[in-house]
Order: sequence, then structure tokens, then C-alpha cells
Amino acid sequence: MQTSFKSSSPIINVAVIGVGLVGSEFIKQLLSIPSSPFRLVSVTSSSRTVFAPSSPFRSSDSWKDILAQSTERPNFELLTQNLSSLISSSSSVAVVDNTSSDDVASRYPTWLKAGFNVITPNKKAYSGDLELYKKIVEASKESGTKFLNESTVGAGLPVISTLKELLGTGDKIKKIEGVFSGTMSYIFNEFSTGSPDGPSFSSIVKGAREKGYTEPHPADDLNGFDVARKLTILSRTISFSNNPNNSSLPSLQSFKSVQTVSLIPPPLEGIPTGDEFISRLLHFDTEFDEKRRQARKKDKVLRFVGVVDVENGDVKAALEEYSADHPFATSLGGSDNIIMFHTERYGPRPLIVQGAGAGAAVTAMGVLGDLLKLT
Ligand SMILES: NC(=O)C1=CN([C@@H]2O[C@H](COP(=O)(O)OP(=O)(O)OC[C@H]3O[C@@H](n4cnc5c(N)ncnc54)[C@H](OP(=O)(O)O)[C@@H]3O)[C@@H](O)[C@H]2O)C=CC1
Ligand SMILES: N[C@@H](CC=O)C(=O)O
Ligand code: NA
Repeated sequence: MQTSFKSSSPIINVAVIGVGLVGSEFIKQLLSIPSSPFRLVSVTSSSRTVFAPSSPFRSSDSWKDILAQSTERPNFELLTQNLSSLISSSSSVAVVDNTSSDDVASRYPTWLKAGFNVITPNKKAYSGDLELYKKIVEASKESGTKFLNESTVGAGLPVISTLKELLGTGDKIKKIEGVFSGTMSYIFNEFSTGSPDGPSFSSIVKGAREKGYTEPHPADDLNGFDVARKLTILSRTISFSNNPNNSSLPSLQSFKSVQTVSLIPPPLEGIPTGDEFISRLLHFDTEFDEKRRQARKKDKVLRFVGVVDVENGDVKAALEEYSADHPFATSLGGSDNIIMFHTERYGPRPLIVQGAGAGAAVTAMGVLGDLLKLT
């Protein structure tokens, strides 16, 4: 049964920016909630925008046609003014950023100060420059508006909310470790199964992209930066919490401060398009075959893992070898993420969150779950 709402619930005006894989699926899920307090008043792609508060979008098909026919170019200053005019004692605003844009991310402090809640799966703001993160935290505190980002780590899996509850209830986080990338999980679950050979590395990366797991440019997954961004978000969630038990973590200046081992062959650094990147990756298949063979010789498999080691103040992401009976080897399939929270209360047996960690349906669900937290 879906959430039900009182007819007197305050209205939440929703403005969606970014209508790609996740954005379109988010709108579909949003519009399928019966009698909800949400009104989809604006949609914006990279080239067009619509603001229609008097006739909010109601069906998944109509918004696409209306946006396609719009001649309005995106203008975030104007959108901010327009949305401000909708705030009243019975009506609030949520901006949902489903892009991976730095430009959109840089606007969160302004929007939070303007009284809008900000919800996003976009990792850029929370893992980028520390100054922007501080401005977001301050703006949210000043205005009482929320910034919610469950889908930035583990897509729809309850990772951020679990961490916030552990912190909020006073647990001491010792270490968080796991497979944080749906793309990397899929790639190595398929590539390194314990047998000495198998499908080529480049063909599997291509498959991950076709399934919608990768970032818009797959190099952003293979260079380890996507994992480094997620580790930065977790580290900051810990170090900016009010929990005094977790003070030994360094303040990361940005995700680039995470020790990260890239899987990009040096000649493929800086290739501008994902298509060209994939087509040239096949020239490096033998290098990856060799890594697989070396691990197999030791009866091990390859997995790309991330660690936030709070006790030792260490944050890192790298390709590691695991024995065949390790949970990272045995229990993962598809784009599964597995995240282990080692805490004081959870003692020697960690709290484990596991499941699909990429893909439009589960990511959009995490974004919509955040929106429901506003009601
Ligand atoms: N896919 C997944 O499994 C997961 C994705 N995420 C995150 O979700 C976000 C969206 O991912 P996904 O949907 O897969 O990516 P897509 O590339 O499919 O969609 C991103 C959309 O953002 C739009 N866009 C880019 N810049 C702007 C801008 N300045 N203004 C308005 N729209 C803009 C693009 O529009 P246009 O098409 O017009 O160019 C594009 O359609 C990313 O931040 C990603 O990291 C998080 C967890 C999992
Ligand atoms: N590209 C990312 C998508 C989710 O954050 C991943 O593969 O995990
Ligand atoms: Na999540």
C-alpha cells in the first residue's frame, strides 16, 4: 500500500531539474502516488524549461510533450523567483536535482536560503569543495530547510539514513567499508568470478553502461572518483554530525583528497566522450585479463572497495583481491552494493546493507523517499 495523505496536508511544489534516466523515472513514480500533496510545477532539461504552477503536470506522458514543445531556455535566476512566489504558510517548495551538473549543485545554498528544500542523487555538491558543503549546511540551518541526499550513496539503499540514525542515537562509528559502486560491482561480479578467463573487460563495461548503471561518462566510475565521492559524503555526514564520538576523521577538502586507485589506462585519460572511451578501452583488455589471472592463481577474485576508517582517520578506494569465501566475493550479483557499518553497538558483527546500488528505478525511489520525508 502506498503512503496515504490527509486532504488538508500542506502542498509541496516540486521543481525537477534533469530529466534523464533517473529524472524521468522519478517523475513517473511521483505522479503515480494517489492524492498526494505534491504538485509538479516545473521541469527543466539542459535545453528547455517549463514553469506551470496553475496547471501542474499530472501524467507521465504530458510533461514530456509539454517540455519538448517549450521554447523557454533554462534560467535558474528566474526559476528561483518563480518558485519563491509559491511559498506560503500552506505551501512549500522542493527542488529535485536529477542532473550530475556542478553548476546546478552550486546553487543549493541560494535555494536553501530562499526557503526551498533540496533533494538530489547528484553527488557533486556534497563531495566537491568543502566550502560549498559548509555553505549548504549553514544555509539549511539558517532557513530550516532540508537537504536530502539518500540516493547519492548506494542509490535507493538506506545508507545515509542508516548512518544518520547511528550517529543521531550516539553510536560510535569505527569503520564503514564496502562495494559502493553499482558499476564496479557489476563489472567485477561478471569479470572476476573465480575462473581464469571469461568475457572481456571492455565488453562488460559496455554492458554496464547499457544497463544505466554508469555515470553519464563511464570514466567517472572507472577512475574510482564515483566511489571517492561517496566516501567523502559519508565522511562529511559523520564529521558534520553533532555526535562527539567520531572526531578523528580528517576534514576532506574534496573527493580528490581520498586515496583512490584509478582503473583508467593512462592513454585513455581525458577522453571527452563516453562512446570514444568505450571503443578505445578494448585495446587494454589484455591488461585486465592479466589482473584476473593473477588473482585466480591465489584463489582470489577482484573487487573495487571503499573504506572510511574513522578510528585511523583513513579514507581510501582501490581494487583489492578477496578470497572466494569473503562476502564481497560470495554474496554480490548484478549491480549490488554491500555496505558494512562497524560500530561500537554492532560489535564484532557489522550492520550490513545490501542490494542494487545503481539503476533508474532504485535511484528514483531513493529520491522520492527523501521527498516523502518532507510530508
Ligand atoms: N543512474 C544511476 O544508477 C544513479 C545515478 N545517480 C545520480 O543521478 C544523477 C542522474 O543520473 P542519470 O539520470 O543516470 O544521468 P542522465 O545523464 O541520464 O541524466 C542527467 C540529465 O541531466 C540533464 N542536465 C545536465 N545538466 C543540466 C542542467 N544544467 N540543467 C538541466 N538539466 C541538466 C541532462 O539533460 P539533457 O538530456 O537535456 O542533456 C540529462 O538528461 C547523477 O547525478 C548520477 O550521479 C545516483 C545514483 C545512481
Ligand atoms: N555510477 C554509479 C551510479 C550510482 O551512484 C554507480 O555505478 O554506482
Ligand atoms: Na542510498
